Amino acid sequence: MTPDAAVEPVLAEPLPQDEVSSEFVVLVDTYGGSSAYVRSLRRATSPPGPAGILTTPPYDLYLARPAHNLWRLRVYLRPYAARLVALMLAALAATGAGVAVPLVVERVVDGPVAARDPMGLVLLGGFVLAFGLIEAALIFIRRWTQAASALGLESTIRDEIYRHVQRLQMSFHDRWRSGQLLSHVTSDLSVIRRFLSFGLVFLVVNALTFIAVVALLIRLHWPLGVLVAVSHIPLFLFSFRFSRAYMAASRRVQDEQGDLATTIEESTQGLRTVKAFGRQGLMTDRFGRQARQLHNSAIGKGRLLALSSARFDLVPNLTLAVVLVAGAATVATDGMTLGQLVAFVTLQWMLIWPVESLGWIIANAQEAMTAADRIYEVLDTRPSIIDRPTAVAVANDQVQGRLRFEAVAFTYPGTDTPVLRRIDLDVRPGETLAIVGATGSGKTTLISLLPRFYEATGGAITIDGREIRDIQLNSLRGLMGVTFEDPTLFSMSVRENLTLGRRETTDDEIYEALRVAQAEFVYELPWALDTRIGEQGLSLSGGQRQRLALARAIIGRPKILVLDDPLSSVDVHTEALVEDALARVLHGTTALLVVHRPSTVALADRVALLADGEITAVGTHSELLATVPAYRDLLSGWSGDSEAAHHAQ
Ligand SMILES: Nc1ncnc2c1ncn2[C@@H]1O[C@H](COP(=O)(O)OP(=O)(O)OP(=O)(O)O)[C@@H](O)[C@H]1O
Repeated sequence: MTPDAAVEPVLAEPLPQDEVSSEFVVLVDTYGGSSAYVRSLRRATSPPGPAGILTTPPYDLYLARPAHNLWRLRVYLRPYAARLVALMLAALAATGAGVAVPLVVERVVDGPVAARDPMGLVLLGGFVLAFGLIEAALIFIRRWTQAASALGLESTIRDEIYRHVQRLQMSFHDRWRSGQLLSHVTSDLSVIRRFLSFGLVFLVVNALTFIAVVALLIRLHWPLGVLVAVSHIPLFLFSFRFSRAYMAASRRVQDEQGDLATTIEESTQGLRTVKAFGRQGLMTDRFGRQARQLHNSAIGKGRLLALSSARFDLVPNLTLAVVLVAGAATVATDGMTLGQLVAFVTLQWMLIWPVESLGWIIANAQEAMTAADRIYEVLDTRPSIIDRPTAVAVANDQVQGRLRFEAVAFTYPGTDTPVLRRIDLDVRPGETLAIVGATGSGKTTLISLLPRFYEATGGAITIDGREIRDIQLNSLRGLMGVTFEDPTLFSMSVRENLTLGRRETTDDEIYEALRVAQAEFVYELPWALDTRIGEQGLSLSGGQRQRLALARAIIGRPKILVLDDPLSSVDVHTEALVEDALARVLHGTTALLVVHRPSTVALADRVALLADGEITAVGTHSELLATVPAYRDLLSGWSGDSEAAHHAQ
């Protein structure tokens, strides 16, 4: 399902313009929150949008409940609550020590300096030094505690996202692009860590510093103090406007970072295809376009920040200049002492950083809010394929292996057309059933329902009469060995790829599985089973990868085998050898076998013909050949050139 396809039903319904921002949030939720959908919605509607439908880019509407998801992250702060309180106290005490210095300076200037008393000067100088040292020690404690808590928090959330994504159903992964997920667990989390470790602390400390300093200024000389306070009001008003614009800009940049990560990942994975078709230029252009887009968005965001920083910088400095002139005049007319003026100016100096940093803190907070939104788009997706409370664990040796599909139907989430309709199949224990059908007829989808990668939307699938939904998911998947059309290997050793963490697997079992799959070549690799194979097994040939994946599926002799075209990349000679050995394995195993060539059909006891999502015939290979013209046509289409064409797809 493409993102644009997902947007169609939304566009069919006019949205009242006055509800646009809340509708936008609903749209995000409805489509799993993937930013890809948000952008395709944007592309599809702007400009020109059909009348009455969103015509403004949704990024500009990114306003509803901005801090809600950031606030929800507080649960992760709980384990660090004591440290955070200590951290805040240290930060406030450090600020208190800092604020005390100008007050001591006032005493120094009006006392020992005015009276030319050297001893008093030394004593007060000692106080200033002591306050300075205390402030430095407290700052050290704060920074140290801050870093430890924030890093701990970041790794807790990262673990949670990773675990959650592992539990989510395939349909989630169909929708979400891996680059977006990658950027969630890297850049989004760093943004949140930066906010929680610096932004939040400075927000609280700076706000309290501002209030304390303004109160002291008013106490020192109220007319000038009030002038300073009032001069900051426009800045606070401006900060609200800035924060709205900055939030939309930062969400756009974060999404585009995810898109770029996806492009890099896809082009690295598909490097062979890109090179084979000589499409490096195309991919470079695509990357360049996205990188430029990200660059422009980031520059736009930077410009917003620069503009706001300039204003936040200008106002305190202008006010300082006014205070210096007005203060000097007041001292001249004995309205205040010289010590008071020095203390006033020093205190006011202390306001520059809190005000100046306000723009940066707001920016940081906005980025953290949008990052939290993106993180909750993943965390809020509930796993839909889960154990029923009554589900039981079933061991391999308790299972006979009778498989039944009873009126099974399936429609992919987010689509309207059923891919499978009224599927009735009965596979006896130990029997091998081949699923045969034209490309796109639903074969892979059909076998994906058995390990519950997707949930059947109608009917029931049973193993030995027990519905698969009544078997605990781990135990269900433990009953079966599965291979996919595209064999996935990980950048681990051959042994780890074969056992995938199952400690009980013995070397003999591994040898046996490798022998059946005709994958003994691994013993000739430099470190045999301990040889680390490159990312996705790219250091191996397609046929070698496929044979390893087959060996992985049959290791430990599962009761049920689900094999999706297990020999498509294997040469004819090896295919015959694998088939011979596989025939012996299949003898005692119930198997569903998707096949694409006549020779593999011979492995099956019976064949089910799938056409447009429906089983149109079931029987032995020779029965179907004799009685079903569509089967004959399909098989004859597979031989010769057309077969080669099929595999080249
Ligand atoms: N994740 C998905 N979301 C939506 N539709 C899908 C998805 N995967 C497959 N489809 C659609 O379901 C239909 C059946 O696909 P499936 O992969 O099961 O066919 P197949 O018979 O295995 O094809 P092939 O022989 O080419 O592997 C196709 O029309 C395909 O476009």
